[in-house]
Order: sequence, then structure tokens, then C-alpha cells
Amino acid sequence: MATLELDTVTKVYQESDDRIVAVDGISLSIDDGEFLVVVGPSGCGKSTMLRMVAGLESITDGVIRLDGQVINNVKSQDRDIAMVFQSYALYPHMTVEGNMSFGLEESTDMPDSEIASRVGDTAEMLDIAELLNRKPGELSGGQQQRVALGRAIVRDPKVFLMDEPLSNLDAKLRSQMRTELQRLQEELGVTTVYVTHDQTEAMTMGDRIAILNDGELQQVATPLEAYHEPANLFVAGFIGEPSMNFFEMEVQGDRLSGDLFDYRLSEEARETVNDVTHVTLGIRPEDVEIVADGSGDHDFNAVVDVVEPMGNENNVYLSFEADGETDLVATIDGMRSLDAGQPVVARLPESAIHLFDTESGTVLKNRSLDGREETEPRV
Ligand SMILES: Nc1ncnc2c1ncn2[C@@H]1O[C@H](COP(=O)(O)OP(=O)(O)OP(=O)(O)O)[C@@H](O)[C@H]1O
Repeated sequence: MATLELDTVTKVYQESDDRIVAVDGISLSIDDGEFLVVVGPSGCGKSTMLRMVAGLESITDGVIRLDGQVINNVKSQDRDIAMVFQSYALYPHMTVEGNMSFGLEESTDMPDSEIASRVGDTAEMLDIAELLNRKPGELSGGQQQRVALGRAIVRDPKVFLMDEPLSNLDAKLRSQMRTELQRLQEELGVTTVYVTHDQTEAMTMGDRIAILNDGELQQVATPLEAYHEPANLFVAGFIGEPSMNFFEMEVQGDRLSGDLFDYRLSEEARETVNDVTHVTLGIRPEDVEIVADGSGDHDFNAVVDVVEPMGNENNVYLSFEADGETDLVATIDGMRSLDAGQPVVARLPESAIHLFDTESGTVLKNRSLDGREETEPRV
């Protein structure tokens, strides 16, 4: 049983005259047994946050609690937290067995027989039992990764912290290990915080995801919520591939006026905008409809620039001004054929658009869900 709580946790690095706020007042609760993925662009503070939880980095401000107990000043080795790094950090001169048992031998008075049995069971679980006498240099990257995981698992910790543990593996192995890690985590039921910069990994692995930017927490939500109901412009643009289309518009009564098109709002949508003067209209590529003709309030003439076949689907790059500069990306059924240069009508249904306050980035209106919870996010 372990819950982990971060309460307005801040980390400031002072580099001579430079004050770097790496983590800026993050508050977050991770439930017992939960798999939380922390995601965000490079340098947003993910590793620093994890290292503070692990006790490898001091906390400038705020409180971290494990099962309700403040652990700010508890030494790393006494926190009952195991960390798995991207670099694996295995001891090259020790065998796999030595690497897996070392931590237990050093920090507990567990009898050797118990250690050996734990290592044996964990090795079985990870399918590395035949490798116990090898040294890390004699293992593939994937096998080394399993040993690093094994070393964390044998400790039977309250919490696993994982910092981009799969990023050194090739794409195929990475996707295989993702599934395996999820299965293991579920089986073991250990509270896990997993850091990655890869939004696909976040969307496919986490019970919930915490999205960070510039040291600040942007949103904590299930992957589907983050995709369909982003809290702000940053989350909307970060999650999803191809990413959401954005248009900056000026509010003029019930009309949004933009460089490329004007968009008329219903009374209901207009109310969400309230007294904001500049909004950003967002629409996911799969929500853009391409129709042969149409002249409704939300239909716009466009020309196909490029069609990118993706298998089941095609990404269609469209230009409103026929100047070859892509203004809008649409994802359509892969069986449907469209040609470069073809004039079409792009329909942006009001139920599917998101509106954000351009200045603050905060969401004003998300797409209506009407069954969208069931659809697979494109990531
Ligand atoms: N020891 C340090 N001294 C000074 N600044 C640091 C130190 N460690 C990290 N930083 C800065 O703090 C910020 C957050 O870094 P951090 O490594 O936590 O980001 P990250 O999200 O994990 O990035 P990445 O995905 O690239 O690993 C960055 O601006 C980084 O330059």
C-alpha cells in the first residue's frame, strides 16, 4: 500500500547569477497501485521532479508525502522507493544475479536464502532466469533493461520511479516492453511514476497522465480526458498526432474573424467565449470533414496540397488560399481517394471545435463528446 503526494513542490537551481526554476509548485496525488505517467517536452522538469521523490535531489520548497508521512528529509536509501533509469546503471563487473541481489545484501539483513529465492522468482517473471550468471556486457539492450527492472522489483518497494526506461531500445522492443511493463505493474500492484517525453508512450501506458511544461503542471487526467478535454492550449497541442489544428481569431459579436476564414458561433458557443477578445480555435484532424460541396457557416473552400497515406487512414494537407502553404490537416478514411490540387470543402463542425483564450491559453470550450469517449485517440 502506498500513496504518494506532492504538495506545491518546487526546485530552484542557483547557477551563479542564474536562477533556474526547474519545478514550479507542483501538487499531485498518486493513488495506491496507480500507474502515473509524467510527460512533457525536454527540460520541463520531469527528471528533477522524479529525483526529488527518490531523494536524489533536495527540495527547495513544498512537501512530499509517502503514505501520509513527510519524506523531505528521509535519506534516499530509507525511502523504500526503487528507481529505474534510462541508462540501466548496472554494475559491469557483477553478474546479473549479483546486480539483482546487491541492493538487498547491502541494505537489509535478509537471509541469503531469501534473497536467492526472490532473485530467482523475479528472474523467472522477467524471463531472464537463464542469464543470471552473465555480466551486463554479455546482454542485449532489452535484456539489460529487464535486469534493471528486476533489480527494482526484488526490493519489493512501495513505489517504482522510472525515468525514460525504454528510450534506449529499438521501436519494436520498446513497444513490446511497454505492454510487458504494464502487465508487470498491474500484477505487482506497485504505485508507479513513469517519466517520458513521448506522448504516445504516455497515452498508451498510464492510468492517468500528468502533463508538465516549463516546470508547471498543466493537467492531470486520464489519457482520453487529456485528448478530448485538454485544459489548455499547451495540452491540446502536445497530445495527439498529427497535432490539433489551431487558428487565431478575433471575437466580433457572434463571429470569429481570422486571417483565413471567419467562423460564426451559435449562441451557446458564443456564451463560452464571454468577454474574451482573442480566441484560438482548435480542431483535431479526424474531426475535419471533407465534403464535395457545401456552403454552410462552417464550410470553407480549400485545395488539397498533399495526401499522406498512413494505412487505415490518410492525412490530407489542405490550403485555404491555394498558395501551397498548408493551413489545415485532416485525417480521412484510407480507402477514400483525393488528389493533390483537387478543390474540396472543409467542414469544421461547431460540435467538434475547441476554443481557447489566446492570451492565457485556458480552454473556453471543448469539443462535445457525443460518443467520442469510445474512439481511439490518434497519437
Ligand atoms: N543540476 C542542475 N543544475 C542546474 N540546472 C539544472 C540541473 N538539472 C536540471 N537543470 C535544469 O532544470 C530544468 C529541468 O530539467 P530536467 O532534467 O528535470 O528536465 P526533463 O524534463 O527531465 O528533461 P529531459 O526530458 O530532457 O530529460 C532544465 O532547464 C535543466 O537545464
